[in-house]
Amino acid sequence: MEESAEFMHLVLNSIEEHIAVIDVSGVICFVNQSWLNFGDENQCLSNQNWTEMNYLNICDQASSAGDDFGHQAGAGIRKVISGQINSYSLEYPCHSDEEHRWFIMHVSPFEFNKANYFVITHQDVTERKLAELAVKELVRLDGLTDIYNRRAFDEFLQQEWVLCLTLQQPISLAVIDLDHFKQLNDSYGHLAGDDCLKQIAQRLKKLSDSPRFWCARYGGEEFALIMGNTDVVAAKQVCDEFTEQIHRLNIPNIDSPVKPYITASIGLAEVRPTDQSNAVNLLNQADTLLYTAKEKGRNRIEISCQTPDLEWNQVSVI
Ligand SMILES: Nc1nc2c(ncn2[C@@H]2O[C@H](COP(=O)(O)OP(=O)(O)OP(=O)(O)O)[C@@H](O)[C@H]2O)c(=O)[nH]1
Repeated sequence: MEESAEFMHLVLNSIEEHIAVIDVSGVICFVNQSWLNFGDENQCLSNQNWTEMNYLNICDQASSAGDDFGHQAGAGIRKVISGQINSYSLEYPCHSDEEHRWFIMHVSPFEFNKANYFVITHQDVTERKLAELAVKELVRLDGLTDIYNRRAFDEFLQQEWVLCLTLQQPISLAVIDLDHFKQLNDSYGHLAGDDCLKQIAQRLKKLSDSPRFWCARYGGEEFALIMGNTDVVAAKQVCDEFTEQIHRLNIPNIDSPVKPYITASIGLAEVRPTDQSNAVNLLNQADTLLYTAKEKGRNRIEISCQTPDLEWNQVSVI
């Protein structure tokens, strides 16, 4: 029996997963070597006598410090202890200063000498998570231009809207459409058209080098730029700079009635989000303005801001 206990200890200590066993009140009765090593390596509660600590208290402390995963872990473990559920799993981030890491915590019960115990394992799933994130990122990218696609754009617009609503900041949206792009395709071929789209996308991407800016290819020859915490004055400057850069690219479009090189029309709208307004309305407005810019002769920018009573005010010159 002693031999088999030692054998089981060796087995548990050779396992990579961090393992702890708790009793019904959350007191830790056992931890394996990986658990101890992780604590030491991460200076988290190192040199602690783990087998006297209460795991539920640790979760509760993390929860009171604002850690939502601490809250979820504590609630999940309690459900297993009370028999409401048979087992519980939680994936959570645990980033160090050097790297991003993710773990899965799993809790399951067992009985020993008529007492209930619970095994808590923490498994490093960073590799799988990074692969998952890479695939997710691929799905969000436009295959031709390598900037975000429309699907990602929709997500970012929603996110940025909520953030601006919460922080009471303005949000601006520019919808950009190349002028007479069909002519360019017809004059120089589809590959030249592709190359033009790529060059323009890269300029837009460079210009959106801010954590609150999101650019995307919105459709064929249409791009969009979300500018969080940016009012219409600042947004107009960004759009002017972009227009200037497009002109400087000097991509020939000899048969365009506007200029002998590629140009763009832009619809730019700004809102200070409230519970009464919404992101779709902002998008529709930017689209309408783009249409007006096209009608008024192209190679221009049309701008408007939403007033507190949800009217749109046309802004002619800034
Ligand atoms: N090369 C290339 N062309 C594309 C791509 N996606 C859409 N297009 C072309 O973009 C052109 C868009 O034409 P229209 O919608 O008539 O617009 P336009 O010629 O730019 O005219 P306006 O927008 O009215 O100024 C079409 O000829 C499409 O075939 C693409 O990925 N690559």
